Amino acid sequence: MSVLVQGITVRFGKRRVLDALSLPELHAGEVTVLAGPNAAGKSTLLRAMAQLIPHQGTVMLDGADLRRMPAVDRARQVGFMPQALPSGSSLIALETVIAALRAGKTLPAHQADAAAMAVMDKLGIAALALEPLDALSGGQRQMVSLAQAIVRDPRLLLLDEPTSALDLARQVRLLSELRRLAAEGRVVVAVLHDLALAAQWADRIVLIHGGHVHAQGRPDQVLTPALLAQVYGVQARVERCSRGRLMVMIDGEI
Ligand SMILES: Nc1ncnc2c1ncn2[C@@H]1O[C@H](COP(=O)(O)OP(=O)(O)OP(=O)(O)O)[C@@H](O)[C@H]1O
Repeated sequence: MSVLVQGITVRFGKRRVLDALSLPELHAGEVTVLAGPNAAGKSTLLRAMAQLIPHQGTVMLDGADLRRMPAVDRARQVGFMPQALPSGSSLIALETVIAALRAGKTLPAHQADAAAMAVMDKLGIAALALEPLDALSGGQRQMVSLAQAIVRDPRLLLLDEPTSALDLARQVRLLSELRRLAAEGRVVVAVLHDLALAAQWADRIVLIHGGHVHAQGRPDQVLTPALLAQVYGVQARVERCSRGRLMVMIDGEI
């Protein structure tokens, strides 16, 4: 399985937010992190890849153009986890996961219930199933949002800052789950601001800056003081700890 993202241009009004942006070919088994400063265009890229906003350019999944795919097929193939779930829902958490499942599959009610419950259980949030979505904490909502994104068993998983509201243990749980989903043959792309997490969990980091790919490669190729200075305007030190892991320390702004 491979995903090819080529020439993505997005305009909001007269403003061009992404300018013919292409990614290296993404392969099953890989976790790719999109990083870069605020307003660089990371969420816009994910939303264009998920075909949620008008754009130019193509996203090909094993040679099939996502734009031309019937919506129900696309819903089966692509899982999208937004930065935040909209509030004002009157549904309980389980119902929102069932609704996400049903967007891609017609299933008898008892099977849909069981499948949604199984995903919530796997993510350690079975106890939240009957809680109103609006009554959950930010981190709990984020885990329910992950359940919604993966319940259809998509081949391409797109996640927008999936760990931003999670405590340390749940960050690890979510990122291990992403690694496992990738290892089972999926392509995983996540926006992360936390470069320590990106260094530890990503196979590849794509640094987006001003609507372009500024640099991309393995974490040790991308997380360099020079590139971090160019993209974020910070003085950074990058060192390896005794266990060989990359550590990024920010000493200040330039
Ligand atoms: N619906 C919209 N209408 C107009 N402008 C938009 C819209 N969505 C995004 N933008 C603009 O596009 C630019 C890129 O936004 P985007 O959300 O993709 O950035 P980002 O890299 O994800 O930022 P952050 O790290 O802050 O989440 C920003 O300048 C933003 O104001």
